[in-house]
Amino acid sequence: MSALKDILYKVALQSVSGDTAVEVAALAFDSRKVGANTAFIATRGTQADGHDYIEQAIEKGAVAIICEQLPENLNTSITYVQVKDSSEALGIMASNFFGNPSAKLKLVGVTGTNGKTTCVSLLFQLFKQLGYNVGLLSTVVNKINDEIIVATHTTPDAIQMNELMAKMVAKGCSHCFMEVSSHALVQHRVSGLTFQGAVFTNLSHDHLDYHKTFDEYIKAKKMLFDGLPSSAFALTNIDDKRGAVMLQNTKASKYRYALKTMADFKAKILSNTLQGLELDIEGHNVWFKLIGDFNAYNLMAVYGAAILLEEESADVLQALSDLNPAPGRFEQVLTDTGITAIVDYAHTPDALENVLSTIKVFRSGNEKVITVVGCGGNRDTTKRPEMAKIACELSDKVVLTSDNPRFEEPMAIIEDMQKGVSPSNYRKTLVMADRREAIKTACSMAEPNDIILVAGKGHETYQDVKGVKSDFDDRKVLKDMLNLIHK
Ligand SMILES: CC(=O)N[C@H]1[C@@H](OP(=O)(O)OP(=O)(O)OC[C@H]2O[C@@H](n3ccc(=O)[nH]c3=O)[C@H](O)[C@@H]2O)O[C@H](CO)[C@@H](O)[C@@H]1O[C@H](C)C(=O)N[C@@H](C)C(=O)N[C@H](CCC(=O)O)C(=O)O
Ligand SMILES: Nc1ncnc2c1ncn2[C@@H]1O[C@H](COP(=O)(O)OP(=O)(O)OP(=O)(O)O)[C@@H](O)[C@H]1O
Ligand SMILES: N[C@H](CCC[C@H](N)C(=O)O)C(=O)O
Ligand SMILES: [Mg+2]
Repeated sequence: MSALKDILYKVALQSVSGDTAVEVAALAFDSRKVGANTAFIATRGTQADGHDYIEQAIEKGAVAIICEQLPENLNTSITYVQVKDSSEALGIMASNFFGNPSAKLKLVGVTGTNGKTTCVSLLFQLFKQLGYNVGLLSTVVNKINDEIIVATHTTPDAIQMNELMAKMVAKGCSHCFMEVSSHALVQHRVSGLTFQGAVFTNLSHDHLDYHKTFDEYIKAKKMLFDGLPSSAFALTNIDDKRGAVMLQNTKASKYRYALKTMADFKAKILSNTLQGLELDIEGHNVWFKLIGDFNAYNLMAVYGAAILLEEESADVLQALSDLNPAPGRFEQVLTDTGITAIVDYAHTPDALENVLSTIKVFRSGNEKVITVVGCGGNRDTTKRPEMAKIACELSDKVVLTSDNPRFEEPMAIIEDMQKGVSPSNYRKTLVMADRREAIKTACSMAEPNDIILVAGKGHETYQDVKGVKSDFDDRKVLKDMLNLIHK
């Protein structure tokens, strides 16, 4: 139990009605999760307005209400606190309630369109290898050392996140590496956290359904850097067009990594094969298990962050060279069919282009590249034609299919994708809305030495149709189909 006034420390208050010494046992922003002695924070969302659930929260045991607009009739046994922005208040309150765990950790946040999961997963593995107790918050999984906690979001909500960080502190973690999504920044899920550093990977087309314009999307990412304290570091990819923007208004110490430009951390690609990458980093030749040019950027982001966290360069390079990519990121499905089969989480135009360009580099003769790809429902619609266009331009055959249709009609999504297919590329494409059938078709078209890329779902183990998630793992389906057809 904590007194409400302590939990409100640093929250900008507009008005208070009732006793702020009231003891609070839990925080909730969802009225359905309110229990006895809870402080309910009413936030405005995309589907609903928490202010409409204040009565329900009181019926379920709320003793305090934090809101932007006070209800007309106040209940005299309840404390009401009016704030300007309740999502921001929620972030700060969650930190206070759990004892500001982020300040007791070396917390590094990674943001950008692509590469977040790859970077945090490498940082987590690296620091464990260097002997630390470490926490991880990522799209694929949350972890406290070896303990696995299922991830539902790329960045959890403020309450769940601070609770997890408090557990990390209790389990002796010194570091935590987390992905910070643009949704989390705009929704203030990370307000109240104390970051030791922030890393920017890159910025390209995604989530315009939510942020509306590219400028708003850039601003969202920049919020992470604008909020850093002067004791933190801000590390950016200066080869990216938006890399410099991230550093414009930060109080933190500024650092840059690059492959092409002058930078604090600079690498050169010596070789790039299906076996891995060889880089020259500050005069050292180092071999890594990750595949594709774009991973050289991820490796430099990780290397730079580790050095800024005061690790020794030689130790970092040696440990990094042993590490594996995150699951479902350029993951090869091994069979003895002679066909190269790759599953990758490329779900943006930029990621798809990078992965297919990487695959092109590995082609030695006239082997075919067959791509299976779909676009998620209830997500950015503008990326659909672009992804289909890129798939066609960089592959010999393309099977357009479904990827988590959610509440949209699968064929309507595919029709959006087809708008990006030029008439000269029509003959390359096939439409197969059922993803299993699409993968099966790709496998039957493939001959030994050909390359199949199944893009978009990576590590995911489900297909989400109308809110129901049924088992589906690209890696498993691809392996089964290859073995079935080419036995
Ligand atoms: C669009 C979006 O981001 N929505 C997130 C947001 O929900 P919301 O505020 O819009 O919720 P809402 O349904 O409109 O409800 C408004 C408020 O009323 C409350 N309410 C509602 C109903 C009720 O009966 N009682 C009640 O109190 C809700 O608890 C909420 O506080 O805040 C919730 C709590 O943090 C999130 O779970 C939810 O994620 C949804 C499920 C989601 O799909 N989010 C995705 C898009 C997302 O966040 N993705 C990013 C990664 C993106 C990337 O790849 O970069 C992520 O970080 O995972
Ligand atoms: N640095 C990079 N630049 C461009 N593309 C990349 C980069 N790193 C990874 N990718 C591509 O993007 C895909 C997603 O990578 P990753 O999961 O690391 O990104 P993410 O930022 O965590 O994505 P999400 O927003 O879904 O959480 C990979 O499967 C790969 O195709
Ligand atoms: N974090 C991204 C993941 C997209 C993955 C893709 N498989 C899809 O479901 O659209 C999102 O929520 O938009
Ligand atoms: Mg991720």
